[in-house]
Amino acid sequence: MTTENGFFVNRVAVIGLGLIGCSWVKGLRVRGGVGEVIGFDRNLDSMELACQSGIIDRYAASPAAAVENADLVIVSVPILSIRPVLEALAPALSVHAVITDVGSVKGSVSADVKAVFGETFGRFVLGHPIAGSERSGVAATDEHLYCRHKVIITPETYTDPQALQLVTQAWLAVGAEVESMTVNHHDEVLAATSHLPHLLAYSLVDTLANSHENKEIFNYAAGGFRDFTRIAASSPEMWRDIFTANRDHLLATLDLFNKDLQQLREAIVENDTTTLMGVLTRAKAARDHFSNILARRAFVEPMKTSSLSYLVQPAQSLSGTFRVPGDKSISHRSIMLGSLANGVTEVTGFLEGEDSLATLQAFRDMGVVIEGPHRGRVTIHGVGLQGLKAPANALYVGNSGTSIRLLSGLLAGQQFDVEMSGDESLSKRPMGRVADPLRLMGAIVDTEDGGRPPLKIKGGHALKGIHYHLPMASAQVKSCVLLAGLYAEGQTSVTEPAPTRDHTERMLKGFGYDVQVNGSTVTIQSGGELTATSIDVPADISSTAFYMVGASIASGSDITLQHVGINPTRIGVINILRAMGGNIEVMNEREVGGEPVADIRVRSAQLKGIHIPEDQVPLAIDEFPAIFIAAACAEGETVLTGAEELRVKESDRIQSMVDGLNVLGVAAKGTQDGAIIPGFGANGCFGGGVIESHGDHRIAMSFSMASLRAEAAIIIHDCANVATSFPGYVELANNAGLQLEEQGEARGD
Ligand SMILES: O=C(O)C1=C[C@@H](OP(=O)(O)O)[C@@H](O)[C@H](O)C1
Ligand SMILES: C=C(OP(=O)(O)O)C(=O)O
Repeated sequence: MTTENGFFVNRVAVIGLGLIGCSWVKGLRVRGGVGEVIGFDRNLDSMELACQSGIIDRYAASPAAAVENADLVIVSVPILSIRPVLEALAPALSVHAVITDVGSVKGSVSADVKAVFGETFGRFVLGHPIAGSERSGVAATDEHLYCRHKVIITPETYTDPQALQLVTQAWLAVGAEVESMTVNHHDEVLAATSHLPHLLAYSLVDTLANSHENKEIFNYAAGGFRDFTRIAASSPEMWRDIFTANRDHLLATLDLFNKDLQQLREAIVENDTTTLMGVLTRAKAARDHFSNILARRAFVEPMKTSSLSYLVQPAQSLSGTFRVPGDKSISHRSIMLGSLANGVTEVTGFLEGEDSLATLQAFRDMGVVIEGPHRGRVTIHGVGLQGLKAPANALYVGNSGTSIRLLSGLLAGQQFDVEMSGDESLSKRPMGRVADPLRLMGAIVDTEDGGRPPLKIKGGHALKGIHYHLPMASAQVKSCVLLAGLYAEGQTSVTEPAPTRDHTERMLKGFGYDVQVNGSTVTIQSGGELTATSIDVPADISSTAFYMVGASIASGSDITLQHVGINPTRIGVINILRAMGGNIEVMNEREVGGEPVADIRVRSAQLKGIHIPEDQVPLAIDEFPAIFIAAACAEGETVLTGAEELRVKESDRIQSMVDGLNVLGVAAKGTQDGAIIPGFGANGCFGGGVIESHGDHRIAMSFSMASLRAEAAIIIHDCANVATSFPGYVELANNAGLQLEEQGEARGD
């Protein structure tokens, strides 16, 4: 008999019959992975109980007697007892026996092994299962303890590969996930993630228990005390040993903690609520962000990012009055400019999507205190143009092209080095377009091959103003250069080949910064300051595009989209749908914080194919996936040209849309800079089928709208990234009339 992974070992000796060792051998036994288990513990009761409970077959009178003829020896005793145990069992160890331990500190065990067995003993494999519990002893034995838990193995250069293999397999056999790292790295990481928290928990309980009436603490201790101090119920001997054995690493992390705690104390003394909020909001964000990862450290979850699909059944029509989430472009810029301003900026309507949250986190990482978001409300305590601090780590901006490109401009002007990285999709997108002008300004910017992220920007290099002719119509590149211009000597100007969204220019002005716009050229001069302001972010016209198309193609539809930003550089989708015969009414036009806003009513209409005017392309650049769906439902052919930029978005949007339309029975063809889409007209419809969104939010949402004209179900794969720009999409879409069901797991569930 062997375990599922084909593991079998004839005889195992387990020295120390506690939770950890017993659970491992019991796990092996119940899975058929071991012939005989011999145990030893200095406590006779434990040995008898282990025998009675079928954890071991028999027990021995000494460690030496236990390990005789054993193939695998598991040493599971408190860290400081390891050396005497090794000394006791060494003479009886057979020449082929492999020996391993389960201690929480590896440096001290490594030294013990050297002292007892010599400098390069290869048959000892250092291991550490991350699966403790404050319960201990034989009675707590659990054969499932290690299922989907991590075990860290810290092999030495001279560790025998076969010994390593045996121990690894023995862990895999009980369902563990095995990871490998160096002894030193292990001890450093564990000092921070486990040893320090235990030390603090013990210390807090001790302090409080000594300074107050015991009774009072335990009567009134609320959840916080209970949660924080749960781990102080662990075994004192074990933790005494761990703290002693990992002394140096523990002291280093304790000193760091002490320093930060002192600063927090200072903030309380000084009534410095901004610093307090800084610590609290940063910590909360980090805890929220990492809670899944933290959970996954111990419980290895299957990867979730690409496992979310949409199953969309044919639906009839869209109706209702609603407001889609806040504008993504404005949300990004509100954080950036608010952070660089002097004073406190209040934002409402902020998009709580992953892209704009990535920007928010990046500024928190650079020391800006940002409260929220809470129901779209964000308070930014600006630090001024020179007030950013070096982040401790690389900035991670996920899926967001806008974050990395705009940030690269303003980071080129800082005194510190920064690295920015993103997810798989962002890592394929071109950054040469921002690196090139920044280098002309004197910045030192490194990219990966082909100008891809990560981007590394060197600080402390004086920038000089340039005049830049954009080689492509891109608001991100324009904004990058203008933001670098805030820090460049003299004047910086950008001339664009066609109008693109002008939120950066408008918002800089809103923050009191002088920006000159002259035809297609924007000019900025360094030396000014940004002054905090209030920002009301309108609903994102790019997110309304799916609904505008859905309502246009589905007969009987009538929807009103509220408070939509209708900046003239963003309304290409309205112009194009109208040119195709769409019934779109723009109502209640008003201006909110420098941006035009309106309510938009859309009713169904029979669309007709057109050649989309090229001047509309940059004004509808994110809306083409939705427009492709409209084109397929039109009477006649739609031709798109001049849109090669679509090939370098979150996916190659021309290819993704053409492939998907082909699956649904529409013979669309891609061209180098656009597509030709035959429309099926009034009497036609989409077939059903399985669509690959390639992790691109706009592809996923666009194909969900195709269900309004489909004769069978559409399945769309890889939809988790809808959360980057449109949190709550599914609920809103279903309320409006779609029949969309999520399948699989969303990120963060
Ligand atoms: O500046 C911005 O906020 C954006 C500009 C556009 O990108 P390009 O500048 O690459 O066209 C757009 O696609 C993106 O969603 C947001
Ligand atoms: C292209 C987009 O965004 P970004 O470039 O910020 O990733 C988009 O949202 O469609």
